[in-house]
Amino acid sequence: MKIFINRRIPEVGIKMLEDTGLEIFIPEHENLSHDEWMSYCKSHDAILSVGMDFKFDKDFFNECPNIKAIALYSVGFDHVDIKEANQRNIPVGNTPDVLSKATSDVAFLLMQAVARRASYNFEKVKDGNWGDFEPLHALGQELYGKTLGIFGLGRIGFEMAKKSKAAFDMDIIYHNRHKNEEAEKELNAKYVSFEELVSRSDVLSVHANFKPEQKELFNAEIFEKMKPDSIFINTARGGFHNQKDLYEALISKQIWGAGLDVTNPEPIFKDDPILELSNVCVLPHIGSATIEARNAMAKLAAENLIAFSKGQKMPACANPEIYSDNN
Ligand SMILES: NC(=O)C1=CN([C@@H]2O[C@H](COP(=O)(O)OP(=O)(O)OC[C@H]3O[C@@H](n4cnc5c(N)ncnc54)[C@H](O)[C@@H]3O)[C@@H](O)[C@H]2O)C=CC1
Ligand SMILES: O=C(O)C(=O)CO
Repeated sequence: MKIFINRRIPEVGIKMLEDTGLEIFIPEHENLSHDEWMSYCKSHDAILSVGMDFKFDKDFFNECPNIKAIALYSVGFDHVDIKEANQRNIPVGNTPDVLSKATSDVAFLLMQAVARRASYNFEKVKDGNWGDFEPLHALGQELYGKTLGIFGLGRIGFEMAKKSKAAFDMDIIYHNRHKNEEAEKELNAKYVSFEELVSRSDVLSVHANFKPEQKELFNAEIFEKMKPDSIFINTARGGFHNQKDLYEALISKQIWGAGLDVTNPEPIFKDDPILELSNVCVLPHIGSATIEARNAMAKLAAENLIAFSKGQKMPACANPEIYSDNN
């Protein structure tokens, strides 16, 4: 089986694939054009896909009939048309769990960075403007006992809620497709409607998996309903928020601050006015960027392909329905 890997991943994953006798190809340069992607996909049996820019849509599947398996180097699979993959019986592996702690750490970090105005204060220091000890200046807010609203309480949302409860004894409310019994029991999390989540949260943190119908769910109408002291955090997908509306909500003080690890568009434009705001902290999609998580993701992606090459089920599969008899 010949595997195309579009960008170098940690050695542990490469070694596992090579030790199994699988043939792998990694191009010399990393920023492939669409045509390069397509030509490599056409000449391989499987892909280990890093990043979310390349879309695995109907045209892709039609043009690359040789592709028999996809292993994503991500938990999110919103860049794959799962229906089309299912129709062709193509398993789509992903990397759940192993990055939940790292990604929720970033949500937690952004929450604190915004609450304590880290970006603003760091800019001041860089400008040589340390300032005197000023009792009324650059004041942040404390998170103790505040309400954390989680939109999408799955694996990462749970970790974010757990940390916030432990560190700041925050009250956890959440909106999810299904009730999360574990979070209700362990963290005393309370299920609320979407409207209640928006109006009651002191910190609203987005952790749902993205679907096109949820595009810009967090827009002017929603920001208007949030508390004026509230903080909006998005570490899920930039497509969840309308960035212009978020900017307007921030400058008109409808909300207090925002922390983003994902942007809309992504990458963010260098001259996006939101970057000028002192109550915003933006990171370049680094949720899973720890040595530990990235190694574990490489291992899991390799395990998925190795299982596939042996005719076995992928251990982490975004479309396990292909393994059921009814598919
Ligand atoms: N910033 C980063 O580097 C990273 C971002 N992510 C993003 O985080 C997302 C979540 O990952 P996991 O927690 O592992 O996924 P998960 O599947 O365990 O949790 C997502 C939860 O959101 C819920 N959900 C989805 N749409 C909803 C809606 N409209 N209303 C209410 N609930 C909804 C689902 O029911 C599920 O419980 C990924 O899909 C990915 O987009 C993941 C890893 C790293
Ligand atoms: O895994 C994902 O979905 C990411 O966004 C990056 O790890």
